[in-house]
Amino acid sequence: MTGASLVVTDLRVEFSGFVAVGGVSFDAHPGEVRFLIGPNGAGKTTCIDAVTGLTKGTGSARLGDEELLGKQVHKIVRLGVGRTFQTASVFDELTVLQNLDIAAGLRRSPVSLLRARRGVDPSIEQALEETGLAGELATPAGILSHGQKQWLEIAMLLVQDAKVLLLDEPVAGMSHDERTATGELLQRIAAKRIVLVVEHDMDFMRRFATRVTVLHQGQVLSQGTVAEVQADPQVQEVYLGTAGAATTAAMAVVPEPLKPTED
Ligand SMILES: Nc1ncnc2c1ncn2[C@@H]1O[C@H](COP(=O)(O)OP(=O)(O)OP(=O)(O)O)[C@@H](O)[C@H]1O
Repeated sequence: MTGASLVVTDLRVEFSGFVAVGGVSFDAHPGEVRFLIGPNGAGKTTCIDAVTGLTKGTGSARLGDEELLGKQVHKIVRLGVGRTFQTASVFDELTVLQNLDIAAGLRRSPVSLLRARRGVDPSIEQALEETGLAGELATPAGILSHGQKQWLEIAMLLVQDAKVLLLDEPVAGMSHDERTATGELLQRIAAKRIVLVVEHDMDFMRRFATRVTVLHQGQVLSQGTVAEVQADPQVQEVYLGTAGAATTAAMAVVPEPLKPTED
């Protein structure tokens, strides 16, 4: 395992006296696909909002030696922490390549954007390859499929050389094939980076998670491997009580062995 880890300790976030996150601790290391799951309102998005500086939190969120809490959003981005949102935030009218250029900070004048290009920046080429978007270079982002838009967002984080990718419900609304492709993509990029996925999709979690933290009402209910959290009676109780039989059935399926990631 190489690179710094993300270590969140006793994270607490309040909104006007309402405790949304009440002392949550978890860590995430390069080389694993880390999941944060839990019912609606459990505090998952608030945790990543606090880590990325969008919401104020107390406690600690360290990336290696750097404390993230209390830093401004752009400084956290500069430290290599990137995130996606539940709704893809790409520029629909620009091509895939133009979106990636902007993400890479290679802003060009409107004239040079219109000029024929000599070549593609190597970091962009690599991100296109990794995300399977190499054939979509000139496609306007607005006409990409839902899955491809999410992959473009991930590619934008890769060209920024993000060390930490915090992904909020990356497979929501995707087809089965797109979910599988996304899981495989996450396994590939996690080989050298920290990947933390907030998800509702239990089948996706079961197939691709290395370790899981289950949140409930702003607290850690359980953490461990997929098999360990599935076997936890507290997790079963929360999902029985709040998420219905479909989720419970998905949680109960024995996990498939993980494919080894390539380095
Ligand atoms: N800006 C805010 N002001 C007040 N309350 C908020 C704010 N943001 C979140 N909350 C509340 O904090 C709690 C946790 O919300 P959060 O969005 O983190 O949950 P979640 O686990 O991500 O849920 P979901 O899966 O539905 O996205 C919820 O009760 C939510 O209503």
